[in-house]
Amino acid sequence: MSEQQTVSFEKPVLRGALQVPGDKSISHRAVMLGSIAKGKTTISGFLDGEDCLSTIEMFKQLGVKITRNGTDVTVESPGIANWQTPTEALDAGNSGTTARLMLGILSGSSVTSEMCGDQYLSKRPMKRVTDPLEQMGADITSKGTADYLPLTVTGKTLHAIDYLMPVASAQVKSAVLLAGLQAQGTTSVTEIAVSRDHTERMLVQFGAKLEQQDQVIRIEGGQQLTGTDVVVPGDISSAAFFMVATALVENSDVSFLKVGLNPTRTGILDVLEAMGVETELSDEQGFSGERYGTVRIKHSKLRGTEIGGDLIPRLIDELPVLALLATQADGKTIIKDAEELRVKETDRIEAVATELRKLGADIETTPDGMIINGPTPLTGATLQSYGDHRLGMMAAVAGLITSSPVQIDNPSCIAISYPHFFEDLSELVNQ
Ligand SMILES: O=C(O)C1=C[C@@H](OP(=O)(O)O)[C@@H](O)[C@H](O)C1
Ligand SMILES: C=C(OP(=O)(O)O)C(=O)O
Repeated sequence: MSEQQTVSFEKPVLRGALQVPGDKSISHRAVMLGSIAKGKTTISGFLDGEDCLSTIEMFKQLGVKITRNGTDVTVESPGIANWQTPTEALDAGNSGTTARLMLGILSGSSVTSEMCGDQYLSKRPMKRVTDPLEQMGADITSKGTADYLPLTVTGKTLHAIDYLMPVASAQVKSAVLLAGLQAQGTTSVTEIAVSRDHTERMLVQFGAKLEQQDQVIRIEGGQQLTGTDVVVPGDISSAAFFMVATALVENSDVSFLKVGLNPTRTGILDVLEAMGVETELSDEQGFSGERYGTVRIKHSKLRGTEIGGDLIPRLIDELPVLALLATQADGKTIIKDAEELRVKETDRIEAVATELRKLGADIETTPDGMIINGPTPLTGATLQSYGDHRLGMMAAVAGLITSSPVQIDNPSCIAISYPHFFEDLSELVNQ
Protein backbone atom coordinates (compact mmCIF):
# COMPACT_ATOMS: atom_id res chain seq x y z
CA MET A 1 0.00 0.00 0.00
CA SER A 2 1.24 3.50 -0.81
CA GLU A 3 2.14 5.86 2.00
CA GLN A 4 -0.90 7.97 1.23
CA GLN A 5 -4.41 6.80 0.47
CA THR A 6 -7.12 8.93 -1.11
CA VAL A 7 -10.73 8.37 -0.12
CA SER A 8 -12.95 9.77 -2.79
CA PHE A 9 -16.30 8.39 -3.90
CA GLU A 10 -18.87 10.07 -6.15
CA LYS A 11 -22.13 10.18 -4.10
CA PRO A 12 -21.38 7.05 -2.03
CA VAL A 13 -24.12 4.83 -0.60
CA LEU A 14 -23.30 1.79 1.56
CA ARG A 15 -25.53 -1.23 1.04
CA GLY A 16 -25.47 -5.00 1.38
CA ALA A 17 -24.04 -7.44 3.89
CA LEU A 18 -20.56 -7.60 5.39
CA GLN A 19 -18.72 -10.12 7.50
CA VAL A 20 -15.92 -8.25 9.22
CA PRO A 21 -12.66 -10.03 10.19
CA GLY A 22 -12.32 -12.00 13.42
CA ASP A 23 -12.31 -10.38 16.83
CA LYS A 24 -8.82 -9.19 17.77
CA SER A 25 -9.19 -9.72 21.53
CA ILE A 26 -10.57 -13.25 21.11
CA SER A 27 -7.97 -14.20 18.46
CA HIS A 28 -5.09 -13.22 20.77
CA ARG A 29 -6.58 -15.15 23.69
CA ALA A 30 -7.26 -18.29 21.62
CA VAL A 31 -3.57 -18.54 20.68
CA MET A 32 -2.46 -17.72 24.23
CA LEU A 33 -4.69 -20.24 26.00
CA GLY A 34 -4.03 -22.82 23.28
CA SER A 35 -0.31 -22.40 23.96
CA ILE A 36 -0.65 -22.61 27.76
CA ALA A 37 -2.79 -25.76 27.36
CA LYS A 38 -1.43 -29.16 26.58
CA GLY A 39 -2.58 -30.68 23.30
CA LYS A 40 -4.29 -29.40 20.20
CA THR A 41 -6.43 -26.28 19.74
CA THR A 42 -8.09 -25.30 16.48
CA ILE A 43 -9.15 -21.72 15.82
CA SER A 44 -11.42 -20.69 12.96
CA GLY A 45 -12.16 -17.11 11.99
CA PHE A 46 -8.77 -15.98 13.41
CA LEU A 47 -7.89 -12.33 12.72
CA ASP A 48 -4.91 -12.24 10.35
CA GLY A 49 -4.10 -8.67 11.43
CA GLU A 50 -0.55 -7.70 12.40
CA ASP A 51 -1.25 -7.61 16.17
CA CYS A 52 -2.47 -11.20 16.29
CA LEU A 53 0.36 -12.35 14.03
CA SER A 54 2.78 -10.90 16.62
CA THR A 55 1.14 -13.13 19.24
CA ILE A 56 1.57 -16.22 17.03
CA GLU A 57 5.26 -15.42 16.40
CA MET A 58 5.94 -15.14 20.14
CA PHE A 59 4.60 -18.58 20.90
CA LYS A 60 6.51 -20.12 18.00
CA GLN A 61 9.67 -18.75 19.65
CA LEU A 62 8.59 -20.45 22.88
CA GLY A 63 8.46 -23.81 21.12
CA VAL A 64 4.72 -24.06 20.42
CA LYS A 65 3.82 -25.52 17.01
CA ILE A 66 1.42 -23.15 15.29
CA THR A 67 0.25 -23.47 11.68
CA ARG A 68 -1.95 -20.94 9.93
CA ASN A 69 -3.91 -21.29 6.75
CA GLY A 70 -5.58 -17.89 6.26
CA THR A 71 -8.02 -17.55 9.14
CA ASP A 72 -7.69 -21.20 10.28
CA VAL A 73 -5.05 -21.76 12.93
CA THR A 74 -3.89 -24.93 14.67
CA VAL A 75 -1.95 -24.73 17.93
CA GLU A 76 -0.15 -27.83 19.22
CA SER A 77 1.51 -27.20 22.54
CA PRO A 78 3.58 -29.28 24.96
CA GLY A 79 1.97 -27.12 27.69
CA ILE A 80 3.41 -24.07 29.49
CA ALA A 81 5.67 -26.22 31.72
CA ASN A 82 7.54 -27.42 28.64
CA TRP A 83 8.11 -24.19 26.72
CA GLN A 84 11.62 -23.48 25.51
CA THR A 85 13.63 -20.35 26.31
CA PRO A 86 13.58 -18.11 23.23
CA THR A 87 16.89 -17.26 21.59
CA GLU A 88 15.81 -13.73 20.63
CA ALA A 89 13.63 -11.03 22.19
CA LEU A 90 9.88 -11.60 21.89
CA ASP A 91 8.48 -8.74 19.78
CA ALA A 92 4.95 -7.56 20.62
CA GLY A 93 5.03 -5.14 17.68
CA ASN A 94 2.24 -2.58 18.07
CA SER A 95 0.06 -4.74 20.29
CA GLY A 96 -0.68 -3.67 23.86
CA THR A 97 -2.81 -6.77 24.40
CA THR A 98 0.06 -9.07 23.40
CA ALA A 99 2.56 -7.29 25.63
CA ARG A 100 0.42 -6.99 28.75
CA LEU A 101 -1.15 -10.46 28.71
CA MET A 102 2.22 -12.04 27.90
CA LEU A 103 3.85 -10.33 30.89
CA GLY A 104 1.29 -12.12 33.07
CA ILE A 105 1.75 -15.45 31.34
CA LEU A 106 5.58 -15.37 31.25
CA SER A 107 5.86 -14.35 34.93
CA GLY A 108 4.74 -17.79 36.08
CA SER A 109 6.37 -19.82 33.32
CA SER A 110 9.73 -21.59 33.49
CA VAL A 111 11.47 -19.49 30.81
CA THR A 112 13.42 -16.24 30.77
CA SER A 113 12.72 -13.88 27.92
CA GLU A 114 13.08 -10.28 26.87
CA MET A 115 10.05 -8.53 25.39
CA CYS A 116 10.14 -5.50 23.11
CA GLY A 117 7.67 -3.54 21.00
CA ASP A 118 7.52 -0.92 18.24
CA GLN A 119 8.05 2.83 18.76
CA TYR A 120 4.38 3.35 19.78
CA LEU A 121 4.09 0.40 22.17
CA SER A 122 7.41 1.33 23.79
CA LYS A 123 5.73 4.52 25.05
CA ARG A 124 2.67 2.81 26.54
CA PRO A 125 2.52 2.17 30.32
CA MET A 126 3.39 -1.33 31.53
CA LYS A 127 3.53 -0.52 35.27
CA ARG A 128 -0.21 -1.17 35.48
CA VAL A 129 0.62 -4.87 34.92
CA THR A 130 4.14 -5.13 36.36
CA ASP A 131 2.90 -3.70 39.71
CA PRO A 132 0.40 -6.48 40.52
CA LEU A 133 2.65 -9.12 38.94
CA GLU A 134 5.55 -8.08 41.20
CA GLN A 135 3.19 -8.31 44.18
CA MET A 136 2.72 -11.95 43.12
CA GLY A 137 6.48 -12.50 43.11
CA ALA A 138 7.22 -11.88 39.43
CA ASP A 139 10.79 -11.06 38.37
CA ILE A 140 10.55 -8.30 35.76
CA THR A 141 13.54 -6.09 35.06
CA SER A 142 14.29 -3.25 32.69
CA LYS A 143 17.49 -1.73 31.39
CA GLY A 144 15.82 1.66 31.10
CA THR A 145 12.59 3.01 32.56
CA ALA A 146 10.69 0.39 34.56
CA ASP A 147 7.32 1.47 33.17
CA TYR A 148 8.13 0.71 29.53
CA LEU A 149 9.27 -2.04 27.16
CA PRO A 150 11.78 -3.59 26.67
CA LEU A 151 11.41 -5.70 29.82
CA THR A 152 12.97 -9.02 30.81
CA VAL A 153 10.82 -11.60 32.56
CA THR A 154 12.37 -14.49 34.47
CA GLY A 155 9.67 -17.05 35.21
CA LYS A 156 9.16 -17.70 38.96
CA THR A 157 6.84 -19.53 41.32
CA LEU A 158 4.10 -16.96 41.95
CA HIS A 159 1.73 -16.59 44.90
CA ALA A 160 -1.90 -15.49 44.80
CA ILE A 161 -3.00 -11.92 45.59
CA ASP A 162 -6.30 -10.07 46.00
CA TYR A 163 -6.09 -7.25 43.53
CA LEU A 164 -8.32 -4.19 43.41
CA MET A 165 -7.81 -2.76 39.94
CA PRO A 166 -7.07 0.98 39.82
CA VAL A 167 -8.11 1.22 36.11
CA ALA A 168 -10.88 -0.40 34.08
CA SER A 169 -8.67 -2.48 31.80
CA ALA A 170 -9.24 -5.95 30.41
CA GLN A 171 -5.52 -6.20 29.71
CA VAL A 172 -4.61 -5.67 33.38
CA LYS A 173 -7.39 -8.00 34.56
CA SER A 174 -6.29 -10.70 32.10
CA ALA A 175 -2.59 -10.39 32.97
CA VAL A 176 -3.36 -10.94 36.67
CA LEU A 177 -5.79 -13.81 36.00
CA LEU A 178 -3.35 -15.58 33.68
CA ALA A 179 -0.57 -15.21 36.26
CA GLY A 180 -3.06 -16.40 38.90
CA LEU A 181 -3.70 -19.53 36.87
CA GLN A 182 -0.10 -20.52 37.57
CA ALA A 183 0.21 -19.13 41.10
CA GLN A 184 -0.04 -20.94 44.44
CA GLY A 185 -3.42 -20.19 46.02
CA THR A 186 -6.54 -18.40 44.79
CA THR A 187 -6.09 -15.02 43.10
CA SER A 188 -8.94 -12.51 43.05
CA VAL A 189 -9.35 -9.46 40.84
CA THR A 190 -11.91 -6.76 41.60
CA GLU A 191 -12.91 -4.47 38.74
CA ILE A 192 -13.94 -0.83 39.18
CA ALA A 193 -16.02 -1.09 35.99
CA VAL A 194 -16.75 -4.16 33.93
CA SER A 195 -14.29 -4.56 31.05
CA ARG A 196 -14.35 -7.13 28.25
CA ASP A 197 -14.54 -10.62 29.73
CA HIS A 198 -13.17 -12.77 26.88
CA THR A 199 -10.35 -14.17 29.05
CA GLU A 200 -12.79 -15.38 31.71
CA ARG A 201 -15.12 -16.96 29.14
CA MET A 202 -12.30 -18.64 27.26
CA LEU A 203 -10.58 -19.99 30.39
CA VAL A 204 -13.81 -21.89 31.09
CA GLN A 205 -13.80 -23.25 27.49
CA PHE A 206 -10.28 -24.57 28.09
CA GLY A 207 -11.46 -26.40 31.22
CA ALA A 208 -10.55 -23.97 34.01
CA LYS A 209 -12.84 -23.23 36.95
CA LEU A 210 -13.49 -19.58 37.69
CA GLU A 211 -15.75 -17.93 40.24
CA GLN A 212 -17.45 -14.66 39.43
CA GLN A 213 -19.54 -12.55 41.75
CA ASP A 214 -20.49 -8.96 40.99
CA GLN A 215 -17.17 -7.44 39.89
CA VAL A 216 -14.90 -9.95 41.62
CA ILE A 217 -13.29 -12.82 39.69
CA ARG A 218 -11.45 -15.65 41.48
CA ILE A 219 -9.15 -18.21 39.94
CA GLU A 220 -7.37 -21.06 41.69
CA GLY A 221 -3.76 -21.62 40.69
CA GLY A 222 -2.36 -24.87 39.34
CA GLN A 223 -5.26 -25.74 37.04
CA GLN A 224 -4.28 -27.50 33.79
CA LEU A 225 -5.85 -26.25 30.54
CA THR A 226 -6.78 -28.65 27.76
CA GLY A 227 -6.75 -27.76 24.06
CA THR A 228 -10.15 -27.11 22.46
CA ASP A 229 -11.86 -25.70 19.34
CA VAL A 230 -12.50 -21.96 19.16
CA VAL A 231 -14.71 -20.12 16.66
CA VAL A 232 -13.92 -16.41 16.55
CA PRO A 233 -16.86 -14.09 15.80
CA GLY A 234 -16.47 -10.87 13.76
CA ASP A 235 -14.91 -7.94 15.60
CA ILE A 236 -17.56 -5.38 16.63
CA SER A 237 -14.74 -2.82 17.02
CA SER A 238 -13.90 -3.26 13.31
CA ALA A 239 -17.58 -3.32 12.30
CA ALA A 240 -17.97 -0.03 14.21
CA PHE A 241 -16.27 1.91 11.39
CA PHE A 242 -18.77 0.70 8.80
CA MET A 243 -21.68 0.95 11.26
CA VAL A 244 -20.88 4.63 11.70
CA ALA A 245 -20.34 5.04 7.94
CA THR A 246 -23.78 3.50 7.31
CA ALA A 247 -25.42 5.77 9.88
CA LEU A 248 -23.75 8.83 8.33
CA VAL A 249 -24.32 8.31 4.61
CA GLU A 250 -27.78 8.95 3.20
CA ASN A 251 -29.77 5.93 1.92
CA SER A 252 -27.28 3.46 3.41
CA ASP A 253 -28.45 0.13 4.83
CA VAL A 254 -25.94 -2.58 5.80
CA SER A 255 -26.23 -5.92 7.63
CA PHE A 256 -23.19 -7.03 9.65
CA LEU A 257 -23.09 -10.82 9.77
CA LYS A 258 -21.73 -13.00 12.59
CA VAL A 259 -20.53 -10.01 14.55
CA GLY A 260 -19.57 -10.53 18.20
CA LEU A 261 -22.31 -9.48 20.65
CA ASN A 262 -20.60 -10.08 23.98
CA PRO A 263 -22.40 -7.58 26.28
CA THR A 264 -19.07 -6.21 27.51
CA ARG A 265 -18.41 -5.03 23.92
CA THR A 266 -21.77 -3.76 22.67
CA GLY A 267 -21.64 -0.23 24.06
CA ILE A 268 -21.53 1.08 20.50
CA LEU A 269 -25.02 -0.31 19.82
CA ASP A 270 -26.37 1.48 22.90
CA VAL A 271 -24.82 4.75 21.73
CA LEU A 272 -26.05 4.38 18.15
CA GLU A 273 -29.57 3.90 19.49
CA ALA A 274 -29.24 6.87 21.85
CA MET A 275 -28.16 8.99 18.87
CA GLY A 276 -31.25 7.96 16.90
CA VAL A 277 -29.72 5.32 14.60
CA GLU A 278 -32.01 2.51 13.47
CA THR A 279 -30.41 -0.78 14.57
CA GLU A 280 -31.87 -4.28 14.37
CA LEU A 281 -30.48 -7.50 15.86
CA SER A 282 -31.27 -10.94 14.47
CA ASP A 283 -29.97 -14.48 14.21
CA GLU A 284 -28.32 -14.44 17.65
CA GLN A 285 -26.29 -17.56 18.40
CA GLY A 286 -23.61 -18.69 20.82
CA PHE A 287 -20.39 -20.65 20.46
CA SER A 288 -17.19 -21.04 22.52
CA GLY A 289 -18.85 -19.07 25.32
CA GLU A 290 -19.34 -16.00 23.10
CA ARG A 291 -22.48 -14.63 21.43
CA TYR A 292 -22.71 -13.36 17.89
CA GLY A 293 -25.42 -12.38 15.40
CA THR A 294 -26.51 -10.04 12.61
CA VAL A 295 -26.73 -6.30 13.21
CA ARG A 296 -28.55 -4.22 10.62
CA ILE A 297 -27.89 -0.48 10.55
CA LYS A 298 -29.70 2.17 8.48
CA HIS A 299 -28.82 5.79 7.81
CA SER A 300 -30.69 7.94 10.30
CA LYS A 301 -31.09 11.48 11.53
CA LEU A 302 -28.68 11.90 14.44
CA ARG A 303 -28.88 13.65 17.80
CA GLY A 304 -26.09 14.38 20.30
CA THR A 305 -25.67 12.28 23.43
CA GLU A 306 -23.51 11.79 26.52
CA ILE A 307 -21.03 8.89 26.62
CA GLY A 308 -19.40 8.19 29.98
CA GLY A 309 -19.24 6.06 33.13
CA ASP A 310 -19.58 2.29 32.88
CA LEU A 311 -20.26 2.58 29.16
CA ILE A 312 -16.65 3.62 28.42
CA PRO A 313 -14.93 0.21 28.79
CA ARG A 314 -17.72 -1.29 26.63
CA LEU A 315 -16.77 0.91 23.65
CA ILE A 316 -13.29 2.26 24.38
CA ASP A 317 -11.85 1.49 20.92
CA GLU A 318 -14.95 2.85 19.15
CA LEU A 319 -14.64 6.38 20.56
CA PRO A 320 -12.57 7.86 17.70
CA VAL A 321 -15.19 6.93 15.11
CA LEU A 322 -18.06 7.86 17.45
CA ALA A 323 -16.52 11.33 17.72
CA LEU A 324 -16.74 11.59 13.93
CA LEU A 325 -20.40 10.51 14.09
CA ALA A 326 -21.07 13.21 16.69
CA THR A 327 -19.89 15.94 14.29
CA GLN A 328 -23.03 15.20 12.24
CA ALA A 329 -25.46 14.95 15.16
CA ASP A 330 -27.85 17.71 16.20
CA GLY A 331 -26.61 19.32 19.41
CA LYS A 332 -23.85 18.54 21.85
CA THR A 333 -22.13 15.19 22.37
CA ILE A 334 -20.07 14.82 25.53
CA ILE A 335 -17.49 12.04 25.87
CA LYS A 336 -16.21 11.81 29.45
CA ASP A 337 -14.44 9.36 31.81
CA ALA A 338 -12.35 8.26 28.83
CA GLU A 339 -8.84 9.33 29.98
CA GLU A 340 -7.65 5.82 29.00
CA LEU A 341 -7.77 7.09 25.40
CA ARG A 342 -4.63 9.08 26.16
CA VAL A 343 -2.52 5.91 26.58
CA LYS A 344 -3.55 3.99 23.47
CA GLU A 345 -1.45 3.69 20.27
CA THR A 346 -1.44 7.50 20.36
CA ASP A 347 -3.20 10.08 22.56
CA ARG A 348 -6.56 9.47 20.90
CA ILE A 349 -8.21 12.52 22.53
CA GLU A 350 -5.74 15.03 21.06
CA ALA A 351 -5.29 13.13 17.78
CA VAL A 352 -9.03 12.79 17.06
CA ALA A 353 -9.71 16.44 17.87
CA THR A 354 -6.75 17.70 15.81
CA GLU A 355 -7.69 15.66 12.74
CA LEU A 356 -11.44 16.31 12.86
CA ARG A 357 -10.82 20.04 13.25
CA LYS A 358 -8.85 19.96 9.97
CA LEU A 359 -12.16 18.93 8.33
CA GLY A 360 -14.10 21.73 10.01
CA ALA A 361 -15.48 19.98 13.12
CA ASP A 362 -16.36 21.93 16.26
CA ILE A 363 -14.61 19.87 18.92
CA GLU A 364 -13.06 20.70 22.25
CA THR A 365 -10.84 18.41 24.31
CA THR A 366 -11.10 17.86 28.07
CA PRO A 367 -8.70 15.89 30.29
CA ASP A 368 -10.97 12.84 30.04
CA GLY A 369 -12.76 13.24 26.72
CA MET A 370 -14.22 15.59 24.13
CA ILE A 371 -17.15 17.92 23.61
CA ILE A 372 -18.47 17.98 20.06
CA ASN A 373 -21.05 20.42 18.70
CA GLY A 374 -22.93 19.40 15.60
CA PRO A 375 -23.88 19.26 12.90
CA THR A 376 -21.01 20.84 10.97
CA PRO A 377 -20.37 20.34 7.23
CA LEU A 378 -16.96 18.70 6.68
CA THR A 379 -14.48 19.48 3.90
CA GLY A 380 -11.60 17.32 2.65
CA ALA A 381 -8.03 17.56 3.99
CA THR A 382 -4.91 15.45 4.50
CA LEU A 383 -5.26 13.56 7.77
CA GLN A 384 -2.54 11.83 9.80
CA SER A 385 -2.97 8.30 11.09
CA TYR A 386 -0.33 8.76 13.84
CA GLY A 387 0.54 5.09 13.09
CA ASP A 388 -2.77 4.30 14.85
CA HIS A 389 -5.08 1.93 12.97
CA ARG A 390 -8.23 3.37 14.55
CA LEU A 391 -7.27 6.93 13.54
CA GLY A 392 -6.55 5.74 9.99
CA MET A 393 -9.97 4.09 9.69
CA MET A 394 -11.74 7.08 11.22
CA ALA A 395 -10.13 9.26 8.54
CA ALA A 396 -11.33 6.89 5.80
CA VAL A 397 -14.93 6.97 7.07
CA ALA A 398 -14.77 10.77 7.26
CA GLY A 399 -13.86 10.76 3.55
CA LEU A 400 -17.35 9.43 2.77
CA ILE A 401 -19.05 12.62 3.95
CA THR A 402 -16.55 15.38 3.14
CA SER A 403 -17.25 17.80 0.30
CA SER A 404 -13.81 17.03 -1.24
CA PRO A 405 -11.45 14.02 -0.93
CA VAL A 406 -9.64 12.99 2.25
CA GLN A 407 -6.00 11.87 1.98
CA ILE A 408 -4.70 9.60 4.71
CA ASP A 409 -1.00 9.81 5.56
CA ASN A 410 0.53 6.48 6.57
CA PRO A 411 -2.58 4.28 6.13
CA SER A 412 -0.68 0.97 6.27
CA CYS A 413 -1.18 0.78 10.08
CA ILE A 414 -4.83 -0.15 9.37
CA ALA A 415 -3.57 -3.73 8.76
CA ILE A 416 -2.94 -3.98 12.51
CA SER A 417 -6.61 -4.83 13.08
CA TYR A 418 -8.31 -4.76 9.65
CA PRO A 419 -6.07 -6.01 6.80
CA HIS A 420 -8.71 -5.77 4.02
CA PHE A 421 -10.38 -2.58 5.20
CA PHE A 422 -10.22 -0.68 1.90
CA GLU A 423 -11.44 -3.70 -0.12
CA ASP A 424 -14.47 -4.03 2.20
CA LEU A 425 -15.11 -0.29 1.94
CA SER A 426 -15.11 -0.36 -1.87
CA GLU A 427 -17.34 -3.42 -1.91
CA LEU A 428 -19.95 -1.88 0.38
CA VAL A 429 -19.96 1.42 -1.50
CA ASN A 430 -20.30 -0.20 -4.90
CA GLN A 431 -23.21 -2.57 -4.12
O1 LIG B 1 -7.98 -6.93 26.40
C1 LIG B 1 -8.08 -6.57 25.23
O2 LIG B 1 -8.11 -7.37 24.28
C2 LIG B 1 -8.19 -5.11 24.95
C3 LIG B 1 -8.50 -4.25 25.97
C4 LIG B 1 -8.61 -2.79 25.81
O3 LIG B 1 -7.46 -2.18 26.36
P1 LIG B 1 -7.33 -1.85 27.93
O4 LIG B 1 -7.28 -3.11 28.70
O5 LIG B 1 -6.04 -1.07 28.06
O6 LIG B 1 -8.53 -1.00 28.27
C5 LIG B 1 -8.72 -2.38 24.35
O7 LIG B 1 -8.51 -1.01 24.20
C6 LIG B 1 -7.77 -3.16 23.46
O8 LIG B 1 -7.98 -2.81 22.12
C7 LIG B 1 -8.00 -4.64 23.58
C1 LIG C 1 -5.83 -0.19 21.89
C2 LIG C 1 -5.88 -1.16 21.00
O1 LIG C 1 -5.16 -2.33 21.05
P1 LIG C 1 -3.90 -2.75 21.93
O2 LIG C 1 -4.04 -2.13 23.28
O3 LIG C 1 -3.93 -4.25 21.95
O4 LIG C 1 -2.69 -2.23 21.19
C3 LIG C 1 -6.82 -1.08 19.85
O5 LIG C 1 -6.92 -2.07 19.13
O6 LIG C 1 -7.48 -0.04 19.63
